Amino acid sequence: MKLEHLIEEFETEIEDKSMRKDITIQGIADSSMDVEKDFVFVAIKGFNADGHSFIEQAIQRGACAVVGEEAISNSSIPYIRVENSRKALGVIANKFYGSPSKDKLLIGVTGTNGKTTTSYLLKHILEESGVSCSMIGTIQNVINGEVTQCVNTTPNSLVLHELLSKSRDEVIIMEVSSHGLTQHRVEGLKFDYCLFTNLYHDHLDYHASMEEYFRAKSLLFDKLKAHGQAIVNTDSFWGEKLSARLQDKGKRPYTIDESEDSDLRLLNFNLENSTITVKDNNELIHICSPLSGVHNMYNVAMAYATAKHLKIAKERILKAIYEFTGVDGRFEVFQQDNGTTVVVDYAHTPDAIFHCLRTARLCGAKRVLHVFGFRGDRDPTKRREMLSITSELSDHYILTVDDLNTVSHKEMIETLKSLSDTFGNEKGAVVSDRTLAIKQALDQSESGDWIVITGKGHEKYQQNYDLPAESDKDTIMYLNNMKKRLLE
Ligand SMILES: CC(=O)N[C@H]1[C@@H](OP(=O)(O)OP(=O)(O)OC[C@H]2O[C@@H](n3ccc(=O)[nH]c3=O)[C@H](O)[C@@H]2O)O[C@H](CO)[C@@H](O)[C@@H]1O[C@H](C)C(=O)N[C@@H](C)C(=O)N[C@H](CCC(=O)O)C(=O)O
Ligand SMILES: Nc1ncnc2c1ncn2[C@@H]1O[C@H](COP(=O)(O)OP(=O)(O)OP(=O)(O)O)[C@@H](O)[C@H]1O
Repeated sequence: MKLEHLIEEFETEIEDKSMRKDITIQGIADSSMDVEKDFVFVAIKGFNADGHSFIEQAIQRGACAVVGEEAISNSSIPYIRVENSRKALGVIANKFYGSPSKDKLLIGVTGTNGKTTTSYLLKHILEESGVSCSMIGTIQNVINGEVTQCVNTTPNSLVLHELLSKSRDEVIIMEVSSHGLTQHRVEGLKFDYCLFTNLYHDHLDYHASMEEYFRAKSLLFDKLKAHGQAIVNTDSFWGEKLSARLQDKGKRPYTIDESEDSDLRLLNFNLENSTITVKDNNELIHICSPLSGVHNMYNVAMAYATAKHLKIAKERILKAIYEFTGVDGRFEVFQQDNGTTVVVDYAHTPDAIFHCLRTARLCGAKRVLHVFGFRGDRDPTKRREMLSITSELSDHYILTVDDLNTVSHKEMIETLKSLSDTFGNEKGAVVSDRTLAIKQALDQSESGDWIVITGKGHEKYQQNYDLPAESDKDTIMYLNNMKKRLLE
C-alpha cells in the first residue's frame, strides 16, 4: 500500500512536500523496537514513555514515515502530524489491513464484571450451533481456533486489526475495556452488537469518577453499526442510564432485568438446581446452567439474549448453556476429601467479592473462609469496601499478597495490616505468603465449610512463594497431593 493512500484520511499535510508519498509501506509499528524497513512508525505519548523520543531510533531501523502529534521540523523522512496518535494508529491500521471488520459480525462486550464469562458462554453457544467464532479478551485470543496469549483485555488497534484480518471465523466476540475505549484501541471498528454487563467500583485510579468510568464504557455504544443492536443489563442505575442515553440518540436497546417492562425479564433464580426462569416475549423459559451464583445467571441471560438475536434456535441455546462447563478461574469449585468446598475466582472488585461470598452462603456453606489480597499499583480506593464486604459475609478472612507489581512485599504487608486493623474485624488475619494463606485456610476447614480464594483466578503467580506452585489451583493440588502422601 502506498503511503499517500494510507494517510489520505488525514487533513494534515505531510510536513515536507518534497518527500516521496508514493513509497510502498511494508508495515506499521507503534514501538520503535518493532520497526522494519519501510514501516510507518506511529509515535504515541504514553503513560510511561513518549514515542516521539524514539523517532530517530525508528528511522535508523528503517522507518519510511512517521505519524506523530508534536511539531517536528527538518525530519529526514515524511512526518505526518495528527491531533491524536492513538486514534491515527486505528485509522491507518484499518486501512492497511483492508477494513478487516467490514465483513464480520462483530460483538463487543463491556462492563466491569462478566465480560469474559459472557463471551466464553456465547462463543460456546455459537460453536455448538455450527457458527465459527473468534474471541479476543482477558484470558487469551482465539482466532480460527488457534490460541494466542494477550497483554491486554482489549489489544491496541494495530494488534486488533491484524487479528481481525487473520480471522476466517464468521463471528468475532471481543471484550472491550474502558482503557481500550479511552485509548482508541477499537478505532476503525463498527459493531453489530454491543453488550453491557454492569458497572461497579473499579479502575478509579484511571478514571476520575464513576461518572467518567461510565462515559468511557458508553463510548462502545457510539460504535454500533446503523442497524446494530445494544443489549443492556438494566438492573442498576448505570444500566438504566445507558439505556436512556441510547434512547436519546434514537437507538432502541434490548433490556434485561427483573422488571416487568424489560425485554427479557428475569423472574426467578433457583440456585439449588442452577435454574433461571426468564420471560421472553410472553413465553416462560427455564434456563439451566451449571454456573453458580446470581451474577452468573445474569451472564447466562446476556448470552441467551444475544444468541436469540443471532437467530440461534432456542432449544440449541438451552442445550449449549446446560452443557457449558464454565471458565477457567471463574467460580471454579474443588471438592475436598474432608467435605470442604474450595472455590477459585477472579473477583477483584467489591461487587464481585460480594457475589462470590453470597453465592457460597446461598449454596449452604456452614462457614465461609475467604482468602484474598489487593493488587499493587491498582485502584486503592476499592480496598476498604472489599474488606467491609468480607467482614460482613465471611466467617474468617485471610488477607494475603496478590500481584505486587511495583510495590515491595514489605510495603504491601504493612498496607494489609493497617487496612485490616482499620476496616476489618477480629475475624481476620494477615498471612504474608499466598500459598501458606491457602494452606492455613485448608488446615482450619471442616466438612461443610467453603473456602473462597479470590483475586487471581486463572492467572499465574507473579511472585515466588513458599510452596512450589504457580497458581491458586496449583497450590490446592499441591496441598492435596502432600496430604495424600502423608496418609500413605
Ligand atoms: C496504562 C495503560 O493502559 N497502558 C497501555 C498503553 O501503554 P502506553 O502506550 O502508555 O505505553 P508506554 O510504555 O508509555 O509507551 C508509549 C509509546 O512509546 C513506545 N515506545 C516505548 C519504548 C521504546 O523503546 N520505543 C517505543 O517506541 C511504545 O510502544 C508506546 O507506543 O498502551 C499499550 C498499547 O495499547 C497498552 O499495552 C498499555 O497497557 C498496559 C500494559 C496495561 O497494563 N494496561 C491496563 C491498565 C489495561 O489496559 N487494562 C485493560 C483491562 C482493564 C479491566 O480489567 O477491565 C485492558 O484492556 O487490558
Ligand atoms: N455479571 C456479573 N456481575 C457481578 N460479578 C460478576 C459477574 N460475572 C462475573 N463476576 C465476577 O467477576 C469476576 C470476573 O468475571 P469475568 O472474568 O467474567 O469478568 P470480566 O469483566 O472479564 O473481568 P476483568 O475485566 O476483570 O477481566 C468473576 O470471577 C466473578 O467474581
